[in-house]
Amino acid sequence: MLAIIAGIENEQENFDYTMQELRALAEADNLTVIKEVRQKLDRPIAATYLGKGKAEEIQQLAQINDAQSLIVNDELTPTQIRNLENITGLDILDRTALILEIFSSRARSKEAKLQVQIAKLQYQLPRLHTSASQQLDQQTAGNAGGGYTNRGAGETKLELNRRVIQKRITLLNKELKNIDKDHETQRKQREQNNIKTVALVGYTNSGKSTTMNGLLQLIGQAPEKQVFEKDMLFATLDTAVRNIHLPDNKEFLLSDTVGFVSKLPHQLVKAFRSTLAEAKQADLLIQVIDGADEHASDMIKTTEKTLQEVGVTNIPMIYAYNKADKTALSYPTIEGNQLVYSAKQQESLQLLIEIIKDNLFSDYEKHTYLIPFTDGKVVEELNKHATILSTDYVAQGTKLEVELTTRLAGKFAQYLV
Ligand SMILES: Nc1nc2c(ncn2[C@@H]2O[C@H](COP(=O)(O)OP(=O)(O)OP(=O)(O)O)[C@@H](O)[C@H]2O)c(=O)[nH]1
Ligand SMILES: [Mg+2]
Repeated sequence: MLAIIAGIENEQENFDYTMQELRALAEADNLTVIKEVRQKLDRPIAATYLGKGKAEEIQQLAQINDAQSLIVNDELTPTQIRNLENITGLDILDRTALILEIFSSRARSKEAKLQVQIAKLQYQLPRLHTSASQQLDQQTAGNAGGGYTNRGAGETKLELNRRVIQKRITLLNKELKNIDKDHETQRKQREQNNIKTVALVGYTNSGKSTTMNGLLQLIGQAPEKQVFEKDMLFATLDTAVRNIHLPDNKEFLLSDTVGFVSKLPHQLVKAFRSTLAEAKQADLLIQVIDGADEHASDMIKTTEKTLQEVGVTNIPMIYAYNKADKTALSYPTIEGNQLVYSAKQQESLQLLIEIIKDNLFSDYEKHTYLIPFTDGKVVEELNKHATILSTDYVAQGTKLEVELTTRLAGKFAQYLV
């Protein structure tokens, strides 16, 4: 399908970047963008978003180029959609609907599907009017079932449709809550185990999943633990958590999360709140940035804004500039909390592990224990959970120089030399 994209340029400094994003989003929805239209306005026109003249221009452009859709850079009101439809004769898709479409086509897990459906219905609800309500799509509004019988006499078709959608949202939310509960239990369990957590966050397509897979491979994890990575927007819609157990027995949990884009629809942020909030529990965030993209600094701003929106604040962060192989920079390098690396290079991943260790385990205690030969189990336990710096066999038993957490240290206090 051929499409025209259009946006309103006001004072915002990152307008070019948001238009480039819109183009990428359109392409992610299998649309071919043939023209880009910009209009300088302080704010959108209430009735038509773009000026009427501009809209007529688009109608002609579309006719000449055979375009079928118009995609606009902001969320539209129902009136704006209707009026633009009338003037241009095109299918109108606003930025929110476009992002919802992409999420919808990517959702694989039960949870992601529910979240997307809820967001879509939330978007539809205020946009129902008599004509649109008749086109209510079967899949989303369909089996809300039951309850028709006690509707008040004289209820209009519109009111009925609103009620059906509302009911469906409630139902889906209930289902989602049950899944969330399971995740909450899993999270609590992890917390009890006292294992530190690292979350990969960042703009969509920056290389979070590739980084996760690289680290898994580096520590020799089975291939079936790998997550889906692909050169497309929003490849990941579910959080995946993996255990990273290093050869020196230090271990942490690594989570790969859903990527961000600017102006992420509030309906989606709300529906995906629990998925997005996974990073809230983290001890360390790795913000993965596509260092080869000219808009990298805008993408960082977008990521930080979104993290704030979902309440992920005050967690230490490493800025990880990925895809260095596509730049002239030498890599891997680390300066302060800025890493330049490539998720596809082993040396880079090794450095990343070192940085994570420096951040997570700086509070490890160093002790020397002497364990009588009769307490072989203790040696076994230390070998499993502590970083062993040296092992010595002396007359009284095994002498171990180790690094371990304060919690573990408390457990072995009696063996201190
Ligand atoms: N050249 C190069 N490509 C990379 C590098 N890291 C990732 N990529 C590519 O970037 C694309 C996106 O990678 P993903 O890991 O799926 O990105 P993501 O951040 O998980 O994206 P979402 O899940 O959509 O948010 C893939 O085609 C990767 O192969 C890198 O260091 N160098
Ligand atoms: Mg991903």
